[in-house]
Amino acid sequence: MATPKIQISGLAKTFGANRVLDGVDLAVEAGESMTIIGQSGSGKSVTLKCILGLVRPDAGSIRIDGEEIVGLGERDLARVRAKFGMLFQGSALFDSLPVWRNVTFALTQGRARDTARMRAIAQENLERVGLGPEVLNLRPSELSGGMQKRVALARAIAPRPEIIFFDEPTTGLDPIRADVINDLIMSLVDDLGITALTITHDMASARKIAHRVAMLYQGKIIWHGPRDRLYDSGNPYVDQFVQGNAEGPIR
Ligand SMILES: Nc1ncnc2c1ncn2[C@@H]1O[C@H](COP(=O)(O)OP(=O)(O)OP(=O)(O)O)[C@@H](O)[C@H]1O
Repeated sequence: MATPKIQISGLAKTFGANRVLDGVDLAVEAGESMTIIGQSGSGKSVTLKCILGLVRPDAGSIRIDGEEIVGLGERDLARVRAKFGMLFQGSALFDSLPVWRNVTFALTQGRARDTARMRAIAQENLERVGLGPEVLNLRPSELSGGMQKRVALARAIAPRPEIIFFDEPTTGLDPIRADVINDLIMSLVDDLGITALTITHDMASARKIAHRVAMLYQGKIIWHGPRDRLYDSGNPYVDQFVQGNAEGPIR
């Protein structure tokens, strides 16, 4: 079998007395879109931060293309991170920069250079997310929340990452705009062959963008399966979560 793009084994992290991750095991195959669901505070963001190298796990292994990244030095980590793209919650665009410079930020490291080429790259990536050249010179604050999300998506894909991480990609959008973003995420994964790992508690989004879904509960992945099984998992914890029931094994 092919080496998974991301392989997490036995990942553990405790903050004080709070054991947030207690042996997370998860594999994401190349070209796959995986979504991690779970309650607020279940450790979705901590898992993501461990992969990005922003939080150091207490134990466990994270392999990217088979390469162990836990314990890597800064230089090697930077080399692995060059494979990553990230769409942050709230878009995190730079308001002082026009849209085209936001989109090409990772390519220029914020420095002004090769303006004509960078504008062309920005335009091409904006087109992929359904935005025209009229937004190139606008500031992010002049755009609606949904358009900002698209610009952030264009920025995330501009360096053609191998793996893209989505942190609550539909938060703050109305259901229609959220669905537009879900469609875009799917088309980017399909067209560009990018591996995607998303954390969300938006079930509509999980159902749409995930090939497979994994549920994090009490520090472990308690269930994973194809999205078609999400509402038919046979797991009482997953059932309660996806149906949003107050009654059930999750308290
Ligand atoms: N740097 C930190 N120091 C101490 N505790 C932390 C730190 N980061 C996260 N935690 C704790 O870890 C737990 C899991 O947090 P995390 O942000 O991963 O949850 P989440 O599943 O992403 O939740 P949400 O869906 O609300 O974003 C929480 O109890 C949080 O308080």
